[in-house]
Amino acid sequence: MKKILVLHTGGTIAMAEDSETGAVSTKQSNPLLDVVNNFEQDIELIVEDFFYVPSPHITPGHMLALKKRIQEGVLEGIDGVVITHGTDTLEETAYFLDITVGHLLPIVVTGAMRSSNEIGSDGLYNFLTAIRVAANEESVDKGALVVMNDEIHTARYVTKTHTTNVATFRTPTFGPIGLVNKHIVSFYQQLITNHTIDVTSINGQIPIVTAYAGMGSDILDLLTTSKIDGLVIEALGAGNLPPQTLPAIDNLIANNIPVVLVSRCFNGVAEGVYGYEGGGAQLEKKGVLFCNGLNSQKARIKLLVALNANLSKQELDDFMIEKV
Ligand SMILES: NC(=O)C[C@H](N)C(=O)O
Repeated sequence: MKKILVLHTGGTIAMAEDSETGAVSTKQSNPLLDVVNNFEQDIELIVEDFFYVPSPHITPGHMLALKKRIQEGVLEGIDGVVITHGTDTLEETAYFLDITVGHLLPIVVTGAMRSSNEIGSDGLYNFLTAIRVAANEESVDKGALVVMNDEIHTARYVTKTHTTNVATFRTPTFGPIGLVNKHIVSFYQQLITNHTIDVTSINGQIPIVTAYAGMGSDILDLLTTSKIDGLVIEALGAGNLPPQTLPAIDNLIANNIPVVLVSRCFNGVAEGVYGYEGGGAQLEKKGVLFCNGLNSQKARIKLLVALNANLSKQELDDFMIEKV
């Protein structure tokens, strides 16, 4: 009998809509807790109401606490983990767990787009399918997974793409890694294993800036003078920046502040293609780190982990640019 640790953290999946005002918020207690007792499969559930917060309130500190609980769970002999979470920052928590403990056992993160008492609420169904995936033999060694709306996505590449639609979680460029069917869980893609790095702290100021036509160095200068530990830039196209930003980029790198670059495009990966001023090839030569295939919010989590792992400069650079 598989033993699955369920950690509820809050989010719409654990919220209810007020019949008078229509506002969706947390209730006195998590509605998912009642459900668990009626779940009659061959799976033992250990259920904990770990946090009870909407996901815009989630911080890297919450993620670190989840990671520690999972590591304790491994020592207690659990076979898998299901985390219920608000969808707004779900991908960040899932990715943090992926790069810190994703190799230990199946970790499945799920949520809902409709609250527990709305018609067509997707929470209970997503929760039950997440449990099935976490208990499935084939889910081992896939890193952290996100299960929503009958699809299985890798934490590494999944992203929230729609404000309200239940099919909001998508994996641009690569597609889902598997599907949950009526009776079987099937994986259709192989995941290249990535490095995991464990951390005991998760501190640091790493803003994300999106590049735009006509961008100057003013905004980047402001960031340099305020104390930041790293910067993630969502660059243009394949990984290019307006030339006026270059003095600020040089300044950041000269001050040993890692500058990580991803693309603001929804599909594809950023790479050093163009040799013109501000082009990716030039940025790469300057030491800008091209974070292959991740979106900006996950590149930020990755850099945060790297900075808290006391890596050498070379190790940090290699970790950030690894081709996965
Ligand atoms: N669907 C949701 O869960 C969204 C909610 N605002 C949250 O992230 O907590």
